[in-house]
Amino acid sequence: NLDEKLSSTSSIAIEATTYTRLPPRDDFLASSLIYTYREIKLSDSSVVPKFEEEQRISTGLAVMRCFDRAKIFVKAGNGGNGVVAFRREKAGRGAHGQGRNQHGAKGEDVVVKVAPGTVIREARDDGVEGQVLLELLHPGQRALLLPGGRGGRGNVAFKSGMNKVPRIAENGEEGPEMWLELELKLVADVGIIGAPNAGKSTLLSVISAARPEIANYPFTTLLPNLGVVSFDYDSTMIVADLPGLLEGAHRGFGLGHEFLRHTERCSVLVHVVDGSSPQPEYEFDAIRLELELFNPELAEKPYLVAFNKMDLPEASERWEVFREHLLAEDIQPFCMSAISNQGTNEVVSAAYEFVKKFKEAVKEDEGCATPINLNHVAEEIKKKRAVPINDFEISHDSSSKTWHVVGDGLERFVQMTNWQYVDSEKRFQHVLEACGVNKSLIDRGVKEGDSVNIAGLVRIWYNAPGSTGSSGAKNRSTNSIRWPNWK
Ligand SMILES: Nc1nc2c(ncn2[C@@H]2O[C@H](COP(=O)(O)OP(=O)(O)OP(=O)(O)O)[C@@H](O)[C@H]2O)c(=O)[nH]1
Ligand SMILES: [Mg+2]
Repeated sequence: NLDEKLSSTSSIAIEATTYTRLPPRDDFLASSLIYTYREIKLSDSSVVPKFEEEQRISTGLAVMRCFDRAKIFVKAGNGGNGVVAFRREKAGRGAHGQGRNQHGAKGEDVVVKVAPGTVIREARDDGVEGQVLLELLHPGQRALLLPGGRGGRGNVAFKSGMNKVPRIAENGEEGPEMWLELELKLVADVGIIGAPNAGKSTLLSVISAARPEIANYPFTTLLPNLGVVSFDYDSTMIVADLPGLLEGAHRGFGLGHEFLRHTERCSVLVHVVDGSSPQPEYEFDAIRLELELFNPELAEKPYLVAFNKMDLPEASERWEVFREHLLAEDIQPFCMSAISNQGTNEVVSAAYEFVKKFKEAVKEDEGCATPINLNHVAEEIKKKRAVPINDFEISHDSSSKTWHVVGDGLERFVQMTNWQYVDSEKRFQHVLEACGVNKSLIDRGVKEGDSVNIAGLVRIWYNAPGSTGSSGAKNRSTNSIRWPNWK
């Protein structure tokens, strides 16, 4: 076919992958998930990762590097350019698409793989956190983000009764591009929180097969550890043991933000209190306050309190006072000795009851809620592309005597106009006339010699010969050929 219609090139999609490198129902380390961003496929130049947010957590003993945030640049392919081609001429091929697909045929989607639990935001230059575009929570979820540009039409598309051999073809549409910020938030049912050294990792180690590092100093846990607690074969819950929390954590003190960020996704919190600390009830209150200051939603999550280290005499002596203090706040605390695995079953079962309730509530919600649309970003872009060309706005800047004509449809038209073909200028003039730009300018009082900026393209306004310039309507009725010219 002579009509060299080149269809769009590569689109960008984002997909949550399964935890393939990890045993499916066994315990695994969160750090294996955290490293996922290292594996962003770099095979395509349309995705440029920038690990700007690399954190270095210094323990004094070692420096750990982990990536659970990454900034990437994504660009969808441009549409291929259309060409002028004639029967029996050898120049029959379309110009090459500019994307990775040489002949402008539909390109394969570029898929950026991320770990489930990833939040995708638009990256901003001003340091302000961008708007959340997507949250991919479940393996296999896939979102089309940036649709590739449409191919430019070839000359055959412009044939008319008046002009059977048009010398015109369009540029391919430019593919959209943007900077994205990816952030991995853990997805666990239960988060174990509490002050440093309270016994959080010890609790995880006795209720699951996870073997987190346990030691008698604060901040032993730097990255969240995950463990799976199994009751029956199909009733399990994922428990995350999180780094210790200090007063001031909401301002980033200690490992504050790291800690708190990960708790946002847990449906239930288990608050472990070090019973051997001098005043356990104050420690408890201080940490509750931190949660609230960081994010009031965290403080509203269902939680239970486990007073730990009951095997130590100083702890068991303080238990009654602690219990009274909490009962006064209407909280029924548990007591346990994580190290000797006593009282831990009660804590775990109570947590599981909360998790079950939460899951049932979610199921009910999902039943009536409309399914989440993951392709809304791409749809928004497509909607913008469909804006008709006569949907524009005109403003006048009197200091520079410039008229600004803006509209998504016009912008796209200007971008896709290929000025190397002789008939392109004629069509440009014709379209401005047909979509009402000329008339609107005349109505608004455009004068000969004024600059007109049409979607980024600047031209000078000339009145049609014989017209006064201001009474455009009169001019139109006399002779439509002698229409205002652009130079
Ligand atoms: N006596 C006693 N010691 C405990 C108990 N639970 C934990 N410990 C000890 O308390 C210390 C801290 O325990 P971890 O489990 O590492 O505490 P953590 O809350 O995870 O600490 P960070 O990761 O540093 O925040 C270790 O020396 C544990 O052996 C308990 O029930 N009784
Ligand atoms: Mg720990």
